[in-house]
Amino acid sequence: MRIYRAKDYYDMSRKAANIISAQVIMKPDCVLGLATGSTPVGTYAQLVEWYKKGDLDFSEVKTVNLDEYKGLDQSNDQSYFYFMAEHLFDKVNIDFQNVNIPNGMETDADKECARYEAKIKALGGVDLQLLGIGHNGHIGFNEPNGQFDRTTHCVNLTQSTIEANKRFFASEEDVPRQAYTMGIKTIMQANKILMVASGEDKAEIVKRAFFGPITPEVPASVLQLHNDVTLVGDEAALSLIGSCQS
Ligand SMILES: O=P(O)(O)OC[C@H]1O[C@](O)(CO)[C@@H](O)[C@@H]1O
Repeated sequence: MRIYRAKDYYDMSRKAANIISAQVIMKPDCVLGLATGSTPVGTYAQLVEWYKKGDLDFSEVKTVNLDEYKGLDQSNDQSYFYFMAEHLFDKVNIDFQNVNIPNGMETDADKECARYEAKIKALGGVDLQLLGIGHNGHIGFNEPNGQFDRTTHCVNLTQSTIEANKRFFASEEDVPRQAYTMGIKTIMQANKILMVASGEDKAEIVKRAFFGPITPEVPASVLQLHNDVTLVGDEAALSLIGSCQS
């Protein structure tokens, strides 16, 4: 595992964007696994900036997102499709045919999860998977005490995730209760993993995830078993971790 200590959120975003850029430059038709949440927003902004300068080309890049709320359609401004369009897809030359996000409007969960998993396989798997981390250690929507061997599936969101995400909705009642998410097994099959973490409120969970026991209680702790993980965190998020590479 590599840990890159960034000075602040901006520096974290630039370092993470550099790693993604390197992937796109080395393999222009790579499969990028993308994440939502507030943490990667700066990373996407940096990628957009470099694209606008002519330094990056997304025309052949394929993307697969980690998750999507069940019940929200793409035009809903809280859907993860909408988020990705707003922060990245609408601002770069990506071909929307190459964009993959679980279909939140598919009511048949088994069908949608099988379709999504088959799509990832058909693309040849994920070259680089970007991840954020929830306060309870979730990655994607893989909440604590789930199984490490799950592929894409439908989850009931925990109260803590509903709480954390209600800031984006008019009221807590509006937060969807279910989501489709890549499973831990799907995530672990990515060739490379890049996690971004920012803020003091993530320090404890980052320490537990990367230096605590590997346990379903902290889903992100499974990443200790992956052979190519890079954690890019700002000073605050890494404040409980001692000596780190930079
Ligand atoms: O980056 P944030 O906003 O702290 O979110 C952390 C995690 O929580 C989620 O937003 C889901 O609740 C994930 O998508 C994300 O990885």
